[in-house]
Amino acid sequence: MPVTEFATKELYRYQNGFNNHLESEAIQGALPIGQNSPQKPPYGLYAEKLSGTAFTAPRHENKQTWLYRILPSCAHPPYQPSPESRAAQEGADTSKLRYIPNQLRWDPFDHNEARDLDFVSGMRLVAGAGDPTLKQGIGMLVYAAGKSMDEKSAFYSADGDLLIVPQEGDLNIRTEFGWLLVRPMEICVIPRGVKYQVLLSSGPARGYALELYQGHFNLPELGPIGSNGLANARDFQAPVAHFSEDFGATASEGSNSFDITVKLNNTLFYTRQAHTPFDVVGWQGNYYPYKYDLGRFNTIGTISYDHPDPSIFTVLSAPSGVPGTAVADFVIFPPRWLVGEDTFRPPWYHRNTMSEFMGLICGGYDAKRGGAGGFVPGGASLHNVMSGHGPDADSHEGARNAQLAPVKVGGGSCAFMFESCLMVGVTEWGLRTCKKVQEGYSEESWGGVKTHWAKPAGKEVRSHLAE
Ligand SMILES: O=C(O)Cc1cc(O)ccc1O
Ligand SMILES: [Fe+2]
Repeated sequence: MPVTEFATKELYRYQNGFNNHLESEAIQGALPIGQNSPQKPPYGLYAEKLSGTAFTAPRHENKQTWLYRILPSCAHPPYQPSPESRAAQEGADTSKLRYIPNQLRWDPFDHNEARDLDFVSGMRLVAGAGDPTLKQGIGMLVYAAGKSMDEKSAFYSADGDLLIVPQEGDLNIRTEFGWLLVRPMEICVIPRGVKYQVLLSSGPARGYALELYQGHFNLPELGPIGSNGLANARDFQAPVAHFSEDFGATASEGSNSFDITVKLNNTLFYTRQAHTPFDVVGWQGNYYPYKYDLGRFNTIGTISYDHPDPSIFTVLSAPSGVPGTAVADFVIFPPRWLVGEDTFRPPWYHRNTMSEFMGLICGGYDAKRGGAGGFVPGGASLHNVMSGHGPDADSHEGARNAQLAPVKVGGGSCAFMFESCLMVGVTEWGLRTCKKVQEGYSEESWGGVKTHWAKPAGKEVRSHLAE
C-alpha cells in the first residue's frame, strides 16, 4: 500500500475485548476450519504459530496465535548488528544501570527536530530493571520520531511486550495482524515478536513506552468494586487482518527489499529480506496487539474521606508471581472529581517499597508545579524504592489551606505512572546524554517544606530526648 494511503479510516476497524480468542480473515476462507495446520492450508498460505507463553503454560495463561501468511517468517538472510544499535552508541547498556536513591526529574525530552529519526531509531532506554536475557524485569523508554518508518521496513522486539504511551503525534501502526491508530490519550500494547511499522500522520511524534521482559499485561482484579469499572474489557481493540502482496516466486526471489530490525537484549540487529512481512491473510488466537482509549477509563475514588492508594487508577497490571505485587502497573491520573471531606486531597507524603516512574501526557499534575523546570508534558520523574516524595512545598500549602468544596481536578490533564516492585536503575543516556535531568528538583520541591509543629502547651511529654 502506498504510504500516502495509510491514514484512510477503512484500515482502522477493530475487534473489541480483552484477552479474547479472536479470529480475522482478510479474505473469507483464509483460516482452516477445524484444525490449525492442514497439509495444505487454504489459498496456498503457510501456517505459522506465534507463541507468547511456553507451550505448556497453564490454559488460563496460555497465549498463542496462528498466522496464515504468504511466506513464513524464517525466510530471511542472517541478521547483522545494526549501525543504530543503542546499546553501543546511546548509553542504553542494561548491565550498567545506575541505582540512585535521590528523587529524579527530567525536563521534556527533545523532539526529533532534525526529522532524521523514526520510531525505532528515535527510541531511547531511560531506565530499567532486570535483564531481558533472563526474561525478568522492565524497561522504561521514550521515543521522538520526526519521520515515518520506511514503507519497506519493519521492527520487532524479542525483549518483551511494549506498552506505548503517545504524548504528541498520532501513530499509525501497521502490524502483521492489521492496523492500529494510536493517538495521544490512547495506548497500545505490541506483544513480543510481533512485527510492525510506525507511520506518522500528524507530524512529529513523542512519547513513552514500557517494555515488559516477563509475562503479559492483564486487567487488575476489581475485588469489591465488582464486575465493572476502571478499564473495561470491551474497550480494548484489536486489529483486523490486512495484508499486502510483495513477494517473488520463492522467499529469496522477490524484487522488493524489506529491512527488518530486531531488538534483542536491547541491541539492534537488521536484515534485508525479499518479501513483505505484512503478508498475513488471516489469524486466530489470543496473542495479538491491541489499543485502548484512556478517555474510557472509569475513574473511581473516595466519596467520603482520605486519599486512596493510586492502585485505584490501574489500567493494566503485569504480575510478578508474588500475589498482589506487580512487576509493572500502568496507572493513570485522568480528570476526576475530588470530594473528600476533612482530607488532604493531593497524594500524601510517602516512601514506597515499589518504584514510581511518572510521565505527563497533557496538562498538569496536582502534586507538582508545572512551568519551566517543573513537571510538564513530555517530561518524567523517578522515585525509586523508598525515595521519599509527595507534593512540593507550594502544593502542600495550597492543599492544606484549601476550601474543601467538590472540585474537578486535572481538566485536560493526564499523568501516568509505571509502578514496579523492582528497583529501577537509570541508563547513561537517561542520566547524562539526554541532558534533561533537573539538578535542583529535590531542593526546589521540598527544601521549602515548612514546619507546622505546634507543641501543645501544658501536656506531659512522655518520652523526649533533649538536644
Ligand atoms: O507519587 C505520586 O505522585 C504518585 C502517587 C499518586 C497518588 O495519588 C498516591 C500515591 C502515589 O505514589
Ligand atoms: Fe508516589
